[in-house]
Amino acid sequence: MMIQILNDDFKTLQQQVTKRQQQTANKPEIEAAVADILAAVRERGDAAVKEYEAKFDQVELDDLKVPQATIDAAYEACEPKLLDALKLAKRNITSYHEKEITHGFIDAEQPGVIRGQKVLPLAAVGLYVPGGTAAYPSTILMSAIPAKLAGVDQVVMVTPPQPKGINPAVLTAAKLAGVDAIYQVGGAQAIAALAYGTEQIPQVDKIMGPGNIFVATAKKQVFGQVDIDMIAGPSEIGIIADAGAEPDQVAADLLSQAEHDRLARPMLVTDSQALATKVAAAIEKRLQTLPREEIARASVDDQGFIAVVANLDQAFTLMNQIAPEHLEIQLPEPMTYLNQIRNAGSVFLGREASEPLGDYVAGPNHILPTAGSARFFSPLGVEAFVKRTQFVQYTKDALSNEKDAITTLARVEGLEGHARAIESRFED
Ligand SMILES: NC(=O)c1ccc[n+]([C@@H]2O[C@H](COP(=O)([O-])OP(=O)(O)OC[C@H]3O[C@@H](n4cnc5c(N)ncnc54)[C@H](O)[C@@H]3O)[C@@H](O)[C@H]2O)c1
Ligand SMILES: N[C@H](CO)Cc1c[nH]c[nH+]1
Ligand SMILES: [Zn+2]
Repeated sequence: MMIQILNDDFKTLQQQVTKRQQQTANKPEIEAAVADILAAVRERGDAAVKEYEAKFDQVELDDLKVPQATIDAAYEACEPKLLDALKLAKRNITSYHEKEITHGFIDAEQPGVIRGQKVLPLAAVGLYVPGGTAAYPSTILMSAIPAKLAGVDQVVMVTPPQPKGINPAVLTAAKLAGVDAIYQVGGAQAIAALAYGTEQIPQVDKIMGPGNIFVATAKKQVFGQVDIDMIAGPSEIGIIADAGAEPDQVAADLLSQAEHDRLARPMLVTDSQALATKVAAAIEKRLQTLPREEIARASVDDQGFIAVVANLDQAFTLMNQIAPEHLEIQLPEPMTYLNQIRNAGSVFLGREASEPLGDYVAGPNHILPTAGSARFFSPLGVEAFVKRTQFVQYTKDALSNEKDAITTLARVEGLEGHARAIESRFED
């Protein structure tokens, strides 16, 4: 099989895209399996967590927490080249996310009235770091750095156990980013443990981070018990390119995300039939030498597509409908198209901005909304780790000025007690 090339009229293309989106978003069998896992962990705590780890990750666990000595040893043994790369990524992620810090305000514009807002860090957050088919040290930096910049007290991390112990690069990144505790638990059982708390794993206020379909579905289901950052499931890349784009580079970028997961979605929208044909051939050629060919091929064949449209306006309309996690604009003068993009997690402008640049070192976050949720979710950032509280203080004169408005509104709502509470301040 090759990547599907869709050549239909624009309306049909739009319908096809909507249908694919719905198939990605609704998977009743996964919803049911995840609900069972959540219920078991809620009822039986660590015993259930350990059973699922034996079943899904083939690891028998006793202690779930990774000892500090193991983390320190991994850091000490880390190759200088890797440590330098992690430090470079940390610097760029920090300098980008520092700009997101907000401080609240106090407003004393009206006589006798003080109004304000405080920005407060969350007390405890849980970071999910994927680890099923690949290790993700970069993802730790992407979630722990904004957490620390926000001032979160307790930053705990969960990641699937490995038969030979957690990957040392993951432990090194966690130490570099200042993670407070690491638990070797993955999948829906990890999300359940963070949401409900178990004997060994603390309950948190909010769960952040990406993962596969089981993780993303579990986060959706525990929302309400705890907060979540977003739905950050299997990776996606959308590319808008014209006849001038380099087909081999377009293919390489599509495969960079296809190799994450069999359910990853590589998507090209172009106004050039010639480019579409060349990219499809280049994908086939590149797949043959890709170490993760099996995963990437499943993603390309089952989830991927190239849509050929009549013009670039249609290309942007279709991409805004898809709302991809990553969007590459491989067009001349790419910055001039920024205003046409409404729905995308992260935008990569121009030929040199290949998506993996953003995965590792550019600085903007790589934890991003998927499955069309970029319509309403934003990239992970400092604001996800804080909450706001507001306050007011009035003098009696200032309250007197507003008294009639308050009592009028209260009585219109039939809430006499509200009106009388205000009036009680003015009774002798
Ligand atoms: N959107 C983003 O911001 C972003 C960023 C990085 C990675 N990702 C995505 O993260 C994902 C990483 O996936 P992964 O699988 O490598 O790691 P993962 O840690 O997300 O998932 C592995 C876990 O899935 C569970 N699992 C596997 N098969 C199961 C089954 N049949 N039933 C129940 N549970 C099962 C296991 O518990 C296992 O520990 C990919 O989809 C990748 O695209 C997304
Ligand atoms: N592309 C992923 C987000 O979808 C992030 C990542 C981490 N490592 C490599 N890639
Ligand atoms: Zn990636």
